[in-house]
Amino acid sequence: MNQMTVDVAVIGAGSAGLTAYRAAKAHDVRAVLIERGPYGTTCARVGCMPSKLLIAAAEAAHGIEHARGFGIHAANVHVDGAAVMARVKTERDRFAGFVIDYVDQLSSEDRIRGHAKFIDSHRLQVDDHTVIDARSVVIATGSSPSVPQELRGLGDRLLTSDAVFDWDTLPQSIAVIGTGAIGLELGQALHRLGARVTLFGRSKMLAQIDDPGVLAVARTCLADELDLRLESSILSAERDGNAVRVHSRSRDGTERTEHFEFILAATGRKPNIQHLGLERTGIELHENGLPVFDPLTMQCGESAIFIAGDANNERPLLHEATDQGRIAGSNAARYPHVQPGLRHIPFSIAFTDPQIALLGQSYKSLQKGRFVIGSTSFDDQGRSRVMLKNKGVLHVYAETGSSRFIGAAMIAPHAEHLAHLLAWACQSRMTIPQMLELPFYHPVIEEGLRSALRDAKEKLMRGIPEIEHCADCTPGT
Ligand SMILES: Cc1cc2nc3c(=O)[nH]c(=O)nc-3n(C[C@H](O)[C@H](O)[C@H](O)COP(=O)(O)OP(=O)(O)OC[C@H]3O[C@@H](n4cnc5c(N)ncnc54)[C@H](O)[C@@H]3O)c2cc1C
Ligand SMILES: NC(=O)c1ccc[n+]([C@@H]2O[C@H](COP(=O)([O-])OP(=O)(O)OC[C@H]3O[C@@H](n4cnc5c(N)ncnc54)[C@H](O)[C@@H]3O)[C@@H](O)[C@H]2O)c1
Repeated sequence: MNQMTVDVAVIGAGSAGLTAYRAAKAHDVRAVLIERGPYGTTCARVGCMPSKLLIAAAEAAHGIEHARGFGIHAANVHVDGAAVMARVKTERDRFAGFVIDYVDQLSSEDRIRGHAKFIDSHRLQVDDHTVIDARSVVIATGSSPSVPQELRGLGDRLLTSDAVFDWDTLPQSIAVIGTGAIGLELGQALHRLGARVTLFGRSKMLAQIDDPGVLAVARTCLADELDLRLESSILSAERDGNAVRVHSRSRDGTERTEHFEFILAATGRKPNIQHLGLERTGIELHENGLPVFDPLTMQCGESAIFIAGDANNERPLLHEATDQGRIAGSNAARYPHVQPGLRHIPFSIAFTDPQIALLGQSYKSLQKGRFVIGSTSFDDQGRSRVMLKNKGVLHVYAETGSSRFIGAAMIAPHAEHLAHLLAWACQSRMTIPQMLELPFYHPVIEEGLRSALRDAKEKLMRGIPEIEHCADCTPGT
């Protein structure tokens, strides 16, 4: 058994782990990076990037269909599934390749291959070849798809997002189970690329939208295009030759039996904390096994163990993994002199069409009687209508008394851009009147945002706080 003594050991060479390793090294300490799987990160290999590549192809196909609305007709539209997947894989490999090149340049002494587990709070064993004595440890082990028991046993007919981006061509038909960001993004993309797609959701939930007004509009927008079956249950899923026979029950009690080529389980992800030996570290664990940690320092209790990225399940998103990795790596190097790091406001985007974005305080966390909701519908919003993208709604939340802008939820055309403007304003603690003093060009989608801000300002001036959400949407300019 090899023996090593280091200052910082980072478990996991994903986005959080790589950032933690770099942050620790910036403090001039001896740090090592332990990885059991392929290098390249979840984001680049099987997450953010390949999913957006597939969506980009779907947008191109949809653009041709969409052109009919302008009187433009393209004949013989043909989706070449093999060519679509070839581009997805080539570009995916290019993105992952940048990470692999970076890792390859690290000193070989800093790169340890194998599964790491705790022997005690300062010692790790990697496979059966190395024991590392570390002054501090960063857990950056990421997460994995979680597949419900009832779907297992379908062999190669059952997929998770990990498998999709290795396809050589596109499927004919697929049942997508789960209507979170993964189910919606991949389901809509595959539908637009010509597959027969049915999306099953066991609840009313879509991409974690907790604002009932926005959720209602999102359901309408997406159900207009997709076979979206919310509040339905899968009664059984069985293999039938090279297909899967799915027996489901809809909200109204109707039962159906259908065949699909594949089932995609988009039923959430679970942190990779099993088989880590956390019980031997003495750190406090929640009932679900996750360590109790401080979200400003990423420190687990008073220990020399830090946890960052999807592994802690706080906000499983890429920018959070790097923010948290930076804080955890710096604090691991500085330990015991830990400091709070910069955390950004909560911010997420689902790359559906229209896109869904949530930022700042969530609807559920708003204090009853202490907020107003400024609302705008995109149904008649000028520029959105020009582009035939006039669907969606935006809710901006403002605090009564201070008039501060505290959060937003939307399903809207080009929401990724609106959401960035709003995230910056929210983190800068701007008030609604201050935001309305800023410039708005004409004709742009942002004029819809101005309508929502004006609506919020008027409600703030009237001094009538919302108790529940505002169902009536003010048409934008
Ligand atoms: C399909 C999909 C689309 C997504 N799209 C987006 C998006 O558009 N925007 C966004 O912000 N986020 C998106 N995400 C989420 C984002 O990819 C993750 O939040 C992010 O990649 C998490 O990074 P991480 O470093 O925590 O984990 P990872 O990158 O998974 O790194 C963890 C590493 O730890 C290793 N490991 C685990 N256990 C051990 C052990 N015991 N010993 C050694 N090594 C170990 C693993 O092999 C892995 O390499 C998406 C995710 C998916 C699945
Ligand atoms: N654009 C983005 O930023 C982006 C894109 C994809 C993924 N992600 C990240 O990946 C994480 C995981 O995504 P996800 O969509 O898998 O998870 P999720 O938790 O958001 O959604 C999972 C869905 O599956 C449903 N579900 C769970 N178990 C089920 C069962 N047994 N039967 C039927 N339905 C079931 C849940 O009700 C939920 O609607 C997200 O939380 C997000 O952080 C982000």
